[in-house]
Amino acid sequence: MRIAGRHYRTIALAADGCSVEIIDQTLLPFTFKLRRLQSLEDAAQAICEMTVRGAPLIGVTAAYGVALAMRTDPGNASLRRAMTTLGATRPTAVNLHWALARMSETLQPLAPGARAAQAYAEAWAIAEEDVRCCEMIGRHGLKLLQALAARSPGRRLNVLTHCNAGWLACVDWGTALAPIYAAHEDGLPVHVYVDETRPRNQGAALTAFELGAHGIPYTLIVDNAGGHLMQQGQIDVCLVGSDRATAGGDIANKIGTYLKALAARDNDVPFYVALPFSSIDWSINDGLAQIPIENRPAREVTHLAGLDERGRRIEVRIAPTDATAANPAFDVTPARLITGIITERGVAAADYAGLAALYPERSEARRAGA
Ligand SMILES: CSC[C@@H](O)[C@@H](O)C(=O)COP(=O)(O)O
Repeated sequence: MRIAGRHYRTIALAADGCSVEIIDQTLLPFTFKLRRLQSLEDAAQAICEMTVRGAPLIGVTAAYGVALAMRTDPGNASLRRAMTTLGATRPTAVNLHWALARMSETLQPLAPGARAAQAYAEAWAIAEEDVRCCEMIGRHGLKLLQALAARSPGRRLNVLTHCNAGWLACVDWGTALAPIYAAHEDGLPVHVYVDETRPRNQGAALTAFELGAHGIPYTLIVDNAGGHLMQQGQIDVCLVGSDRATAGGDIANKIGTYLKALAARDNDVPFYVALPFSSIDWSINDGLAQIPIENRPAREVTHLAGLDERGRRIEVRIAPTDATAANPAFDVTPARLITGIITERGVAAADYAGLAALYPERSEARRAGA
């Protein structure tokens, strides 16, 4: 992704060769600022406070967090502490636990003296793998978008997306936005309806920012407008990301995704979910019963943050001072409402057979009880 003519990734090793540079996403879309993570605590705090967010990026940040911990102290107790601290940051995105398990498997057998260098190498490998996966998701998703566009030649293709599943949520490209970037590059007249995504407004702040930076036409809408637009025939396809998919094809994504899937089904609009293999939790089948849903602070619901007339960042209260608010951050869309799952290996039906056909090695391991 290019910002003002320079190519960025959302996370990278800093020039000093040990600290880790991230984009502070809490300041977007108004300020583009890089921040450095120097310690395990910095990495954990960045994930908790959503300075970095999005399932794949949370996983990569956790991997680098382990590397930062190993640099300070490569002992067994320190490794265990890194796993516990990072593992407790955010519960829903399985990429976090996947990345930590991979770091642990790599580092545990090594002598402490060899751990720091290997931890940095593995974190880098996880980041590179994410970039490759997202690029492939873009290519597979492009074919779907081309097929949809071919139904009405010469007309713009309207995609509805929710939250931010773009390059800001990953290392580069994105999951749900990768096919859109690929379509734009391919010359398809693609236009995106961007759900604002209350309460944290990842759509308004982040998706609008990155689509705009890339020159992709978009229209920002309030979360409740999607159903109406579908009824009016203004949405050709819904394309969203995911924080965790079950082996049976249910998916958890940002709160409100489920309502879009229901509206899509009622209006015969295809509903696709884009995700890399690291977002599939092969150990569970039933998304509603088994995916842990993060509950976030009530203040995100009772208050809104933005800039005042003089460009100063402020927070304003929008509810009575004594209002009680609930803030579940994710919901589960059942597999039956999903048209297909776009992965780095191709498009799968949203069920066990579909996913297992793309990942035979995982279904083998599952049968063997691994
Ligand atoms: C690759 S993006 C998929 C999801 O991570 C994304 O849609 C989402 O829900 C992000 O939630 P966030 O709370 O901003 O981390």
